[in-house]
Amino acid sequence: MAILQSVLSDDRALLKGLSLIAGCLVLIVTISSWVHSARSPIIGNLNEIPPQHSWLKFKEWADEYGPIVRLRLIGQEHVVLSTERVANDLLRERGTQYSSREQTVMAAQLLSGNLRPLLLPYNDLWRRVRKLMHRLTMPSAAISYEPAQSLESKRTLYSLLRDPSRYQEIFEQYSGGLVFRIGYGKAIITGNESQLRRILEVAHNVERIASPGAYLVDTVPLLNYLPEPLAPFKREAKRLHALELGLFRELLEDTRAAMRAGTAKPSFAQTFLAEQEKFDLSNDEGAYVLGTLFEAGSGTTAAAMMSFCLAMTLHPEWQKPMWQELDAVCGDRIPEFDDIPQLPTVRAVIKEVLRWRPVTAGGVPHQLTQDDVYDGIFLKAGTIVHANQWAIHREEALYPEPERFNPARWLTPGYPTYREPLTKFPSLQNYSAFGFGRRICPGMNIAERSLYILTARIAWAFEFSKKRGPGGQEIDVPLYDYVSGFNTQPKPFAFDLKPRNELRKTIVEQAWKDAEASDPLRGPSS
Ligand code: HEM
Repeated sequence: MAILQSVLSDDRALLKGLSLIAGCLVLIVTISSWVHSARSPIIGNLNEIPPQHSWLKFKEWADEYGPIVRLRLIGQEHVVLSTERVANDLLRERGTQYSSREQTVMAAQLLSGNLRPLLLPYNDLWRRVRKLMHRLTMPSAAISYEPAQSLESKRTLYSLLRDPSRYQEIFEQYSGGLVFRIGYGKAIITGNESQLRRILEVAHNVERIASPGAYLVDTVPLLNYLPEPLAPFKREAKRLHALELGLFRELLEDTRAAMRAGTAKPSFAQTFLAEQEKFDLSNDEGAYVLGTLFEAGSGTTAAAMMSFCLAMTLHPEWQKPMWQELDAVCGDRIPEFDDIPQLPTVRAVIKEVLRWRPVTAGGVPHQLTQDDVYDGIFLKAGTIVHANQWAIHREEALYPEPERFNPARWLTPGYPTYREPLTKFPSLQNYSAFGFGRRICPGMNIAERSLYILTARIAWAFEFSKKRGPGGQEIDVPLYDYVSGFNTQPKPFAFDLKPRNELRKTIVEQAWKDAEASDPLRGPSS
């Protein structure tokens, strides 16, 4: 997900595009671009923003100029927030003003037909949509998905046992397969199922189209008035909108047909259809909610698990405390959801992974809908507001030695982030890694369970170590070599993953065999 997170990163490409038609744009675009802190004079310009991982530069500016940095890029005001306090003061406490999204022509309007919940403005439709999302993801609903998470995590362990070098694909199947299962009541067995392939393509399209600078019309909305024959982007958007709407409808109609036949399995889609009137949503509005839950929920969880592998490869010393905890609580049986309250070290490790390598590092931008003044700073309606998680998670006062991967900060009294009781804390509830205020990730309750159970089971079953080269020397793993897409995940890296002992290996094999045999969705799937 996080499809808007690197909103500023492609501005150079965008400027190149602009230069092609500079003559007419002079009238439309504010060429001046400036960056300044709340009260300081101009300190930089567009060329200083790196084309990738812009959050690193914004963190430097925050260190120099403070937690609120304003920019004007191609005539658009942006503000970058770099502490949890200011992010909460604005995005949460002033939620009525700070909860919209920028209405980009290509992604929000043409591709999504103003229906994609992640991109909706703060309006009545978004409120109704959020109500449905809450119904599907609130804690009491999230608990009911635990059997699916348990099954899919057993499949993941088994796949890792067989070929850990496929870890990226395996984690993608875990998170995608899980959301497909609970979203549509369908199992993903091979990963090549046609509807899965198509929904992944839809997710890929939205990421590409929402990328800043991908379409000139998003910088020059007047181009949207061109007739279709002169505007190839309109034809493309029309085709892709039809494609995604067709798929989302088909998935919903499959569930409706199964309900009529009495064969429907519990799923988001089934709940929506059974209670549709309560939510006052049309079929298409509901179909887009389900589609967005898939888009937003699949890549994010996988990215977090890849960063977990990186953390364990670079900091294998954190395995021993997890092993001690897991062996004391579970012994030689596979960890279950009921064990989670007794596993604070496991929870601390995954929480620290999300702090150290946040999935949506630059934040998912909100848009301010009314003029505002904060701490003496005037913020204009329309400003795009970025809660820069990379900087927020590195605030020295809250996270001493922020660059250090240190789960102890959640477990040991004396650290500012320590909280008791350890049966409850650390927890991922309302964690800044999931965003802020009214747009906070609605999938948080599901994501936290997916992450806890898989982390616990992997740590219980396996040992990570650095891979060795032909001469026996350890292969170096870079500290930060991440893809530049919307979800920040580490580029492929080498590590070894071995079962901790023969018994655990056998238990993993047997656990998957049993889970597969008792899978309620066994049978052909589309
Ligand atoms: C590690 C896993 C995840 C992370 C780190 C994550 C993070 C985020 C963040 C940062 C936002 C934006 C919040 C904001 O605007 O302030 C968001 C929004 C969203 N997330 Fe997640 N997410 C995760 C998993 C999930 C899952 C599993 C689902 C669904 C089952 C989901 C569904 C959504 C949706 C629908 C939105 C859009 C909400 C809106 O715009 O109103 N996410 N997520």
